[in-house]
Amino acid sequence: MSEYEHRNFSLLDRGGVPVDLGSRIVVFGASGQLGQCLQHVAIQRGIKNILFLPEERANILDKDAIAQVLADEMPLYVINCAAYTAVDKAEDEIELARSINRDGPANLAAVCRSHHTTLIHISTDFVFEGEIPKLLVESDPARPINIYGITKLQGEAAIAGIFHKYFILRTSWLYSEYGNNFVKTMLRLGKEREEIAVVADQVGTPTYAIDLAEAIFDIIQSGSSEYGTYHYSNEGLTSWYDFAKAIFAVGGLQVNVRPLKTFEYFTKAARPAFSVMDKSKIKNTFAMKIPYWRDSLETCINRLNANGE
Ligand SMILES: NC(=O)C1=CN([C@@H]2O[C@H](COP(=O)(O)OP(=O)(O)OC[C@H]3O[C@@H](n4cnc5c(N)ncnc54)[C@H](OP(=O)(O)O)[C@@H]3O)[C@@H](O)[C@H]2O)C=CC1
Ligand SMILES: Cc1cn([C@H]2C[C@H](O)[C@@H](COP(=O)(O)OP(=O)(O)O[C@H]3O[C@@H](C)C(=O)[C@@H](O)[C@H]3O)O2)c(=O)[nH]c1=O
Repeated sequence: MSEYEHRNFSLLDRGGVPVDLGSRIVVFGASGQLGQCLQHVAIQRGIKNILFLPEERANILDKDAIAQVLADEMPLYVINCAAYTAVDKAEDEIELARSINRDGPANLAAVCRSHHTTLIHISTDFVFEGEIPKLLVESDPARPINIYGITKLQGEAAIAGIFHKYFILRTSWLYSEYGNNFVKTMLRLGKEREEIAVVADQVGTPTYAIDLAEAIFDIIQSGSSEYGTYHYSNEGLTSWYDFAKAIFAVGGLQVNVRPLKTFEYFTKAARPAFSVMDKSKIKNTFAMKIPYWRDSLETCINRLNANGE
């Protein structure tokens, strides 16, 4: 049994009580940030009947390979964590971003449909244009302003065009102890520099990827068939500038953070000015409680410190 495989054990809920999901779960893109968070939470919850597949073991662009995995495992749920997430680089690697973010999810949906498997797929606040400072609901028009957002929206549409047994979770500004993310970048830069300049006119909601992983397992454990698209981020809102200040405050670093306008910080890809999502639908459907962003930031940085990072 490889390090990615945990199966044929009973399932335990967060309180350690056995739960009979009667299901197998297969995770694609398992070595990315969210994939690693799902592994962490699965271990904490005692969920064993789950198979984590990194890209080298299952490329979502290889439909035959995915079909073989589903034929072998017959999972009730597939979780797709695989994506092209380099927002600026996507402007130059359009074909690659499109294939991973559109064709990959389409492949998964087609194979899931054949096996009556439910697909849980992750999308982004960057499907929105973000021109108007108003909470975004799932039915709001999506008009992405960069290649990453366009290809992610194409992935959503591809899934919805293939079958209905999907949960698409749009999330935003993910960070965690795992992978590369804004929190880890700021903590690294904060140890090297006395001053950091950060854009203050882009507003959104940071999301601790561990909280998202918990929400994904909550949806699975609910056994719900309320399929569709949902918004999930932490509670509250902030700018990248205020987020950076909070990271340094919680991390105990003395750094002068200088606010910038977007035009003063050149990036290849445009980013939405306001992409705060309304989470009423997911909270009401799954009776879900969502942590406030700053509380989760403290949890993450405490864990990073405890790991000596
Ligand atoms: N990070 C963020 O801030 C946000 C992310 N999201 C969405 O959340 C999801 C998870 O993101 P996150 O975990 O942060 O992203 P990561 O970039 O950390 O992980 C993505 C993973 O997908 C893998 N991958 C890429 N191409 C393929 C492929 N063809 N087949 C299989 N695996 C592949 C990557 O492998 P490798 O690294 O080897 O290429 C990587 O391990 C994504 O759908 C993303 O769009 C939404 C909002 C915010
Ligand atoms: C590192 C850095 C970034 N910034 C700005 C650039 C940008 O506007 C903002 C965030 O930059 P990053 O490149 O870290 O994050 P970015 O890749 O834009 O993050 C996005 O990733 C994709 C995958 C998503 O789906 C989104 O929800 C969102 O999380 O902060 C600064 O102003 N100063 C800095 O020193």
